[in-house]
Amino acid sequence: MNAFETELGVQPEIARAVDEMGWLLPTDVQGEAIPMILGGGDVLMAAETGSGKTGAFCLPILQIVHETLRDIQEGNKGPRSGKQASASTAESPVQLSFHDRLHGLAIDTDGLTCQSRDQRIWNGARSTKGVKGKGKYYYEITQTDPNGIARMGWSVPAAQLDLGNDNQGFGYGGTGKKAFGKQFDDYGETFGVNDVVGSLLDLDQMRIRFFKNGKDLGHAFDIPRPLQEKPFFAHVCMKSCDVRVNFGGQPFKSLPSGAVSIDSAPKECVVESQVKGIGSNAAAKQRPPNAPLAIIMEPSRELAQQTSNQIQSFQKYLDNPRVRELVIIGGVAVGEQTRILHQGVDIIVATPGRLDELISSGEIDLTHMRFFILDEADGLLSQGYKDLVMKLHSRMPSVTLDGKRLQMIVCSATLHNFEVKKLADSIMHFPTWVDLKGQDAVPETVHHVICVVDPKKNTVWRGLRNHIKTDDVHLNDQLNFQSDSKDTLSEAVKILKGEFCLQAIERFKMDRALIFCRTKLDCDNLERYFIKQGGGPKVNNHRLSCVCLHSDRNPDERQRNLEKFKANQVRFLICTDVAARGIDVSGLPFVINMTLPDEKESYIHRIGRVGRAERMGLAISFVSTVPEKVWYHTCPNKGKNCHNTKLVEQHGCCKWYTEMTYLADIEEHLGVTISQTDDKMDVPVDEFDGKVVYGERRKQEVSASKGHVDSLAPTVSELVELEKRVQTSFFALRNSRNILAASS
Ligand SMILES: Nc1ncnc2c1ncn2[C@@H]1O[C@H](COP(=O)(O)OP(=O)(O)OP(=O)(O)O)[C@@H](O)[C@H]1O
Repeated sequence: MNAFETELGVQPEIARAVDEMGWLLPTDVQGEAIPMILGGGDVLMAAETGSGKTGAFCLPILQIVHETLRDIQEGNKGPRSGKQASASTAESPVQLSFHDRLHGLAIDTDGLTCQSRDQRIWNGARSTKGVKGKGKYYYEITQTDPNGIARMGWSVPAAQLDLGNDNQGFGYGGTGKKAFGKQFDDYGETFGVNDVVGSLLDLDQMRIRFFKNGKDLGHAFDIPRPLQEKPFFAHVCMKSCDVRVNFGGQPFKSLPSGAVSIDSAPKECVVESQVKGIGSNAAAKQRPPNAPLAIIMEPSRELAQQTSNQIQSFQKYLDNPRVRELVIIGGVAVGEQTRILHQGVDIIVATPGRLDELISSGEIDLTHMRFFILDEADGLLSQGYKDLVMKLHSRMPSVTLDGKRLQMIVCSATLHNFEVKKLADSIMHFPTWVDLKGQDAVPETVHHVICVVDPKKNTVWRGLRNHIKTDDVHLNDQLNFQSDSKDTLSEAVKILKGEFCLQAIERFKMDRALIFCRTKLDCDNLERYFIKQGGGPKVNNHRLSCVCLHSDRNPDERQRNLEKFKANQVRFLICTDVAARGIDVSGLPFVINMTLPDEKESYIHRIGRVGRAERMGLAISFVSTVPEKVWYHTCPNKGKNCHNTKLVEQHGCCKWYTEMTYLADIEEHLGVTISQTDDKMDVPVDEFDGKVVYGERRKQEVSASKGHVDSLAPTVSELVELEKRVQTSFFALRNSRNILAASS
C-alpha cells in the first residue's frame, strides 16, 4: 500500500496510479493539503515551485467527484450527508425537501437555508411535510441576500416548483405581487433583505394571507374547491437569492392567533412528502450534462492542458463511473468544446477568457459546482481576472445540491500577495493556509545567479559584425558605436546578451534549457540567431536546436513546440512569461533569463522551472548595468506593425528598463542577495559546487518529511533537555534523601 492511501486517505485506485507514476511519498504540501480538501475545507496553498501543488488539489478533487458520481450511479441520489439522508419520520422537524426542488436550488444540511445563484430562472422547493384537512398553519422566511428576489407561499404536490406559475400554488413575492395561475396582482408591499415574511394557511376558512415583519398584509387568496381536499406544502422559490426558513423551530416574528407552526401540526393533519430522490418529481431535473462539479482555472493554455493530463494519469484505474474532464481554452474552435460539454462533463480545466464566454452564453451550467480552484491565483489576478472570478463565484451555489459546501482552493508559489488575501477574505469560507515557508521562497534545489552585463567593461559589441538582430528600438537613433551614449549602450546590451546566451550554453554545456525573453519579438530574434548558427526548429540534433513559445504563435504550434521540447527533440525552448508559471518539464537542468522580468513574482516562477521534484537546476539571469530602451506597447493593436520608438510619456511605445532596480526588488522580496558573476560566468562556489549535476537528483536524498523534522527539531531538543533535567533532579533528590536517611 502506498503512503497516499495509508496516510492521506486517497482511494486505492487513485493511489495505485500515483504509485505507478513513481510518487512513493507525498510531498510536504500534499501531506498537508490533501486531508484538508478531503475533509471539506477551503484551502490557500502557498508552496514553492515544483513542490507538487497540482497533485495536492487534483487528487482530492478527483476522489470526491468520483465518489459523488458513484453514489448517483448506485442510486443514492439524495444527499450523502445531512439530516435528510435518512427518510423523515413523523417526529422529525419539517425542512425544505432535498428531493422536491428544482436542480438550481441548493439547500443546506439543516434543510432550512436555501440559495439559488441563477438570475434568470425561478428555483424553488417544497417542505418535507404538508398539512391537510383542518387547522391554521403558519411559517416564516427571512431573505438574507440583498440582491435577489424571493417568493413564498403554499402549493399542492402536483404544482410546479416555480411557485405561482400554475393554478396549484399560491405565492407572494418581493416585488409586492401575489401570484397564482401565472397571474401577478399587486398585493401588500415589496420586501427584501432582512425582511421576515410569514404566511398563514387557514384550512378552516380555505384562505391564505401573508405578513411582513409582523404586519398583516390582508387576505390574499381563497383556495378553489378542487384543491381543498389536497395536502398543502410550504413552498419557497427565488432568483439569485438566499433565504432562511422557520417552520417553528425558532420563535416567530408574529404567530397569528389560533395558528400553529407546521412543526406543531396535529399528527392526523400531517402529510409526508412522497418525493424521494431527485428526479422522481416531474418538475425536478437531474444534473444537466453541461453542469460540472469542479472548475480549475489556469492562467495559460499549456498549463490547463498539463493539469488535465495529470488528472487523466490519476484516474487510470478509476472506472465505473469514469470522471469526464474537459479542457476549455481559447484559440481553438468552440464548437467541439460545446459538443463535448453537452455530452456530459464533471471536471473542467479552463483558461479564463473562453470559460467566461461559455458561462455567459449559458453553455456551462454552474448549479452543481462543488469545487472552484484558482491555480496560479496571483497570476490570474494580475492579469485582471479578479472581476471574472468574483462574478463566477457569485453564480455558484455556496451550498451544493447534495448539501455540501462549495469548496474553494487557491494556490501559487507566490501567494503572499495583498490582492490574493483580499480575494480570500471576500469569497473563501474560513480558509486554511497551507503555507510551509510563510513567505515566497525559492526551493533549495534551484541554484540561481545573476550574470552582470556591462557594456562599458565588455566592449566586444563595438566591433562585432555578426550578432543577434535587435528589436529596432534604436532604428531611428544615429548610433555611433564608438561612443558611450545612453542609446548606444542600450543597443550594446541587446547585442551583448545574444553573445552571453551562446557563451552560457557553451560554458555550462547546456543540452536543455528554457530561455525567457521579455517580448515576443525578442524570442523571434533569438530563434533567428540560433538558426543563423545552424540551429533552430528544423535541426533536431544541432547544439542550438530550438522552438519558440509565445502568444503570437498559433495554439497548435504552441502545443507542438512544447511537446517537442518536453520530448527532448529540441534542446531549447525560447519563450515569454507565458511559460513562466506551472510548466513542468521533467528533469530540466537550466533556465536562462535574457532579461529580468519586471514583476518579482515572475522571477520566482521562471527560475522554478528547474529544481523540480527534488532535481537540481541552475537559473542564470543576464542583468544589464545600464538602462536599456525597450518596447512597451500601449497602442491599440498591441505592437502589431508599430514603429513608434518614442517614449510612453511622449505618446510612444518604448520605455527605459533598469534591470538593476528590478534586481533590487527581487532581492528585497526574497530577503536574499543573489550571487553574481560576470562574462566569465564562473558560478560562485557554494554548498552545491561540485556536489550536483544539474537536472539530476541531489546525491544526498532528503526525505519528503524533512520540512516537518526541521520544524520540530528545536522543540524535540528542548524536550530532551527538559527530560534530562527532570531525570537529573530526580536522581539528585533520591541521592539527598539517601544521604539524609543514612545520616539520621
Ligand atoms: N509526491 C510526489 N513524488 C514525486 N514526484 C512528484 C510528487 N508530487 C509531484 N511530483 C512531481 O513534481 C513535479 C512538480 O509538480 P507540480 O507541477 O505539481 O509542482 P507545482 O508545485 O505545481 O509547481 P509550480 O508552482 O511551478 O506550478 C512534477 O513533475 C510532478 O510529477
